[in-house]
Amino acid sequence: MATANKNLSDYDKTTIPNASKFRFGIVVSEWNDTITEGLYQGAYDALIENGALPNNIIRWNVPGSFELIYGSKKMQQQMLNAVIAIGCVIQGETKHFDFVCEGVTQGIKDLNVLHETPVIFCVLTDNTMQQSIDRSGGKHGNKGTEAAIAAIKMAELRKNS
Ligand SMILES: Nc1c(NC[C@H](O)[C@H](O)[C@H](O)CO)[nH]c(=O)[nH]c1=O
Ligand SMILES: CC(=O)[C@@H](O)COP(=O)(O)O
Repeated sequence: MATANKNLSDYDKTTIPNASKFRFGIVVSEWNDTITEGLYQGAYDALIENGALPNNIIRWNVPGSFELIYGSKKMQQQMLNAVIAIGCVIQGETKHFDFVCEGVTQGIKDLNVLHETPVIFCVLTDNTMQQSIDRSGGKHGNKGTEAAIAAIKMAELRKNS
C-alpha cells in the first residue's frame, strides 16, 4: 500500500519553485463532491502556500470524472501553465468503475501527449468511500496537495524546457 507509507500532503517547501508567475486551471468533478471539494481545497491551499495568486487560479466544474477529459482539453485554450483534473471514482456493483477509471486515465494521458499545458491526474480510484476520505485530507493526507505540487513543478519544467 504505497500511500500508506507516504503521506500525500508531505513535501519539502524549500524544493518547490515560487508559483507567483504561473496561472493554474483546476477542473473539478461533481461526482462524490464531498471528496472532490476536499481535494480542491488541498490543491488550492498548496498553490497559494507556494506563492500562486488567487486571481491566477481558475476553476471549472464538470458532472463526473469522465468529463474531466473534455474540461481539461478546453482549459488548454486558457493560456495556463498547468491544469489539475480532480475526481473521485468509487467502486460500485458493476464494471462501470473499471471503464470510467481507464477512460479518464487514458484521456488525460492523451491530453499530455497532444497538448502543451500539462494536465495533472488528481483522480482517486478507490474501493470504498473510507479510502477516499483517507486520501482527501484524512489519515493519508490530501492528494489535492500532491497534485498542486506536481502542477507547480511541471509548470517550472515547461518554462525551462
Ligand atoms: N460512478 C462515478 C462516476 N460516474 C459518472 C461518469 O464519470 C460520467 O460522468 C458519466 O458516465 C457520464 O458521462 N463518476 C465519478 O467521477 N465517480 C464515480 O464514482
Ligand atoms: C464508478 C461508477 O460508475 C460506479 O460508482 C457506479 O456504480 P454501479 O457500478 O453500482 O452502477
